[in-house]
Amino acid sequence: MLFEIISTSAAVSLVCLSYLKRSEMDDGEKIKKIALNCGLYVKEGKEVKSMQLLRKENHEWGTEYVFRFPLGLSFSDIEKKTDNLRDGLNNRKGRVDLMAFTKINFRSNVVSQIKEILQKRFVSEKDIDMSYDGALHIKVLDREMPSNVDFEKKMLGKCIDWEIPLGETRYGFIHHDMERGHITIAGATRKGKTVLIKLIITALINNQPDNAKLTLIDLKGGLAFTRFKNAKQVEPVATNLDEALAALQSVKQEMDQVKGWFDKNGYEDIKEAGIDTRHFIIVDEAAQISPQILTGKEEKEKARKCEEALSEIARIGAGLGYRLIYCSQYPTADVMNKQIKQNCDTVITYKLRDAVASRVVLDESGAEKLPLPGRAIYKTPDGVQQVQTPFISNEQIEEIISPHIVIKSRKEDPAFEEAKKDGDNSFELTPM
Ligand SMILES: Nc1ncnc2c1ncn2[C@@H]1O[C@H](COP(=O)(O)OP(=O)(O)OP(=O)(O)O)[C@@H](O)[C@H]1O
Repeated sequence: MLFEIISTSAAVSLVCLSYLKRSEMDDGEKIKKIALNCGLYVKEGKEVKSMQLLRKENHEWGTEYVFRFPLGLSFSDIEKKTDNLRDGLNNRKGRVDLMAFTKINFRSNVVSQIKEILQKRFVSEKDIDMSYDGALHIKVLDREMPSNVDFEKKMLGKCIDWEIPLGETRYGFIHHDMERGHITIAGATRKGKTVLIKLIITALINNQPDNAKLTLIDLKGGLAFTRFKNAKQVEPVATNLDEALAALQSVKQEMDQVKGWFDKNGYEDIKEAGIDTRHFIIVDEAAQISPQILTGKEEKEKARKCEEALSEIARIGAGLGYRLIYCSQYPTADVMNKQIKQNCDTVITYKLRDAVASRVVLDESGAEKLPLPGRAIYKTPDGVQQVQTPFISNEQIEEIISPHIVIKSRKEDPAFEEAKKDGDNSFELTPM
């Protein structure tokens, strides 16, 4: 009796499964239909020629369809219809979770479980990525984006050289190579900017303890960077305009010396010079050192000098081993200095206030629609994609950086003074 129930139920499940598989229109067919409906065809006499599917490949992230399109159409004609294609692929009542059939418990009421699965259709948003190499490649990405990614220490172990863990995309987990150059990070308040900066600093300290050098500028009270200030890789943490100016001028001076040395020795860049050190200059809130935003003659002048140094770092620093990470929650044209922006190849932006801010940062709208904290748009010269960046807690940061904490030789550092009084000479001196 029990055997009969199980075998009948299993048969029912299999029939449902195969019916549902057949009844769902394949995305390749859908793309062809959408293309026809939105005018992506040419007429030759009475004949209508549209896109022709050459092949289809399944991947972990979804499916890639390769099409030939008729003479007379161009890739840019098709790119203009990206929204039609994306919306068309997502235009359905919802899919049945086919995997749920494999989880049916045959010891309880099978029919009601099947009913429940059929009722519980879910709508997962698909994205598409198109490219052309003589044939049209349309990647339909249906891997769900996670709404949260918790940082795990093993992520650092998977980074090579100057990579940092950036997070989950539709294609899988990705890293960002800090050797790519300067970065702009933007995002409205409480969307994840500071968490990402702290993740970057932690990864650099952990993975490149002998080669990373960091200048941190945080005029929002300096609290976000406090826990890093005694890490041996961290040079100053500037918390007011004067300190920011002193720090930036010191970087500029050092950079000029490096440049002079490169010129003298005929080195083209830091790689050719065989130097492993990289110096990261991180500005947490660019608006606070912007001469266009600050008022008061003296403050404006200091901010102007800060901006001058930052522009110089952005312009010539990359080849000399200097990497700027320029962040703002108010990305207006005033704050996002043109020269700095033009020299930042990489943009990472969290949700922004509106499409205007998105255009300032990304040169296109979209960041205003990002859904969650930690969800960002990642733009490099290779393309644009969404990423869910890992959330790292302060406890995790402290555990990772604690082996790198030293007592610094700052006169104002009470710990240093105490250590001196006690005759403790084990503290490490760091150049300031
Ligand atoms: N990657 C993330 N994943 C999930 N939640 C996050 C992530 N990053 C930040 N959050 C949530 O958002 C809160 C604010 O993050 P964060 O401090 O980075 O904001 P912010 O964008 O730097 O804001 P502000 O500019 O005001 O300092 C965090 O306390 C956390 O709750």
